[in-house]
Amino acid sequence: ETCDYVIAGAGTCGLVLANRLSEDPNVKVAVIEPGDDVRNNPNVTDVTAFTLALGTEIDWQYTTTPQPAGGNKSIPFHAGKAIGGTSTINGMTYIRGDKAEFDAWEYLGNDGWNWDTLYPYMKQVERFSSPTVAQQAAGASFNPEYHGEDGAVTTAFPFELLNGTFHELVQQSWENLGYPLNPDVNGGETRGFDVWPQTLNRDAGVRQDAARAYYYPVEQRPNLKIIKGTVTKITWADIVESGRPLLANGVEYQTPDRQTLAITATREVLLSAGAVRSPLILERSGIGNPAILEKNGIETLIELNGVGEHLQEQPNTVLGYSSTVNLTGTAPFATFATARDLFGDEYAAIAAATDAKLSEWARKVSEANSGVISACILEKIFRLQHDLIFKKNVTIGETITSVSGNILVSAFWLLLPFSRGSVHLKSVEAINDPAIDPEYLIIDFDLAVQTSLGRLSQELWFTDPVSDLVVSNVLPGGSILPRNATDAQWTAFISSTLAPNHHPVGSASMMSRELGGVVDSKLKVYGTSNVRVVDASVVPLQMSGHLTATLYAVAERAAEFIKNS
Ligand SMILES: Cc1cc2nc3c(=O)[nH]c(=O)nc-3n(C[C@H](O)[C@H](O)[C@H](O)COP(=O)(O)OP(=O)(O)OC[C@H]3O[C@@H](n4cnc5c(N)ncnc54)[C@H](O)[C@@H]3O)c2cc1C
Repeated sequence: ETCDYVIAGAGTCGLVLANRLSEDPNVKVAVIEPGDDVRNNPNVTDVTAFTLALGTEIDWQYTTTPQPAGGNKSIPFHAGKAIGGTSTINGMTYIRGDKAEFDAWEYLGNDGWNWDTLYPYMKQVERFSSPTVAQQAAGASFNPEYHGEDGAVTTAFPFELLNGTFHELVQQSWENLGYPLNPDVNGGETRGFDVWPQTLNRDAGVRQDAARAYYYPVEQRPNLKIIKGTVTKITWADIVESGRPLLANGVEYQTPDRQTLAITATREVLLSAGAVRSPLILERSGIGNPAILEKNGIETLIELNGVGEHLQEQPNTVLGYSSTVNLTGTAPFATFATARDLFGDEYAAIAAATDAKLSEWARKVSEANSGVISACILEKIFRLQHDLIFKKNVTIGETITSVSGNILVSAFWLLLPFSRGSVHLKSVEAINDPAIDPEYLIIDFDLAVQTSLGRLSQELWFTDPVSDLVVSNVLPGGSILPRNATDAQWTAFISSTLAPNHHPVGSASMMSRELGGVVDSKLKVYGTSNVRVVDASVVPLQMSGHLTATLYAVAERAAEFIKNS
């Protein structure tokens, strides 16, 4: 078979590309995806069903390598296996992040990537439904300037938004703790308490995943085709005229009955298999760290040590409290905190002390990842990250305040970890089983942020007026975390409950090659003339947002680059 573009993965980003590139009827687009059509799966469509798809056949059900910060246990790690990818199983939270975090992309060698260039795409992808009067009474608020109305991704507050007084109690308690209402979290400043919109079609009452937004409306196009299969590697046209970039001519893929087939792409090969899978396809195709490739018997065609490195994931911790009330409905309430919020009077001292530790942290992270990315490079990136935290005051922690029946819940995570891990191929055969090593919390500052967020999340339930609803602390295993818990008690709790936040980024970073980048600012893989990565792998730094709001914008922009090249 022959097409113009072949896309590996019909996920969140892959389907944006598929839609945009097939707008030209003369261009033939093929997408290879191992997952099924899930448009009638109630675990996907039902807007109240978040978590029900986890552990089912539409979840890859990966596990991490043993994590020292989690008692050396391997931890379940979810990702979507479906037409629509992880957008079919995610929490549907639509939050973009802090402006300065996007501006930092430009400092990493990505000309033209900053908040001002990406924000128009964020609005372009969106079709926002303003909250009804009843929803506004239940806490939904917005600034119309921050939202798009004509895009493919419908966003809204759900009709299931919890009404009654819970919202006011929570908002007032956060206010009493010093976190004012942020009336709309999507304008590039996340700090404060907010009620967030979701990627859903409110009036139809269904999840708006990538397939509903970008594929089903155009699935009849004769020039667009989804093929069921798993991409194993890129195939190359000419190997290798020295000094010339490699030209891909298609991919090899495995069918469900394990036949190996090939498809030819006359223009480009586009990898959109997600942050834990696109690096594996690159490695299997001879692009990566020669030490890893050799170990797997793969000839190195392009030495690119950053493939699979720079992986940044956030640890997620949950606290529960039994309540005097029993509530139904969704409570999408988030509070974002800066370092100044979390460290109060100690802020300046902590800024100075952490600045002095950056080179030590860089050494530690480099060593933990076998020295593949040097300490010197990591220190440069850490300085940028430190400036974001302590000079630009971006938010560094998110805590979600929610309720499920008579259990009050706080789920919290540090947003910008200094800890970094990797994802690599375990063996040539193991294309579906990545070695995911997030190296959670290997930097003590990350643990300090997670602990201080935990204390903040806990303090909410002791703060008037919401404290009236609380009966007692209910932790997994029946243990109690006292209000004045020591650092050691918090560490033990965070370790025993360590879970992913499922926002992996950076494993094929868009950065200069010197910093360990894998793709350039047009998302083209260094050393190739026609292979791009377009998915969460390319996001070079973690952010104070949830990823899809950014990824849809990145993919729309990538589609323009591809069309114009
Ligand atoms: C449990 C959970 C909750 C989340 N909650 C939120 C949230 O509330 N809000 C938010 O914004 N983000 C959330 N996220 C994160 C967000 O959904 C993902 O970051 C995003 O969807 C990733 O998009 P992607 O295009 O990089 O990859 P994906 O959407 O994962 O797409 C990758 C696709 O490639 C396919 N694939 C894999 N390997 C191959 C191969 N070798 N060949 C061909 N195809 C392949 C996969 O099956 C998949 O369809 C959540 C994630 C999880 C797991």
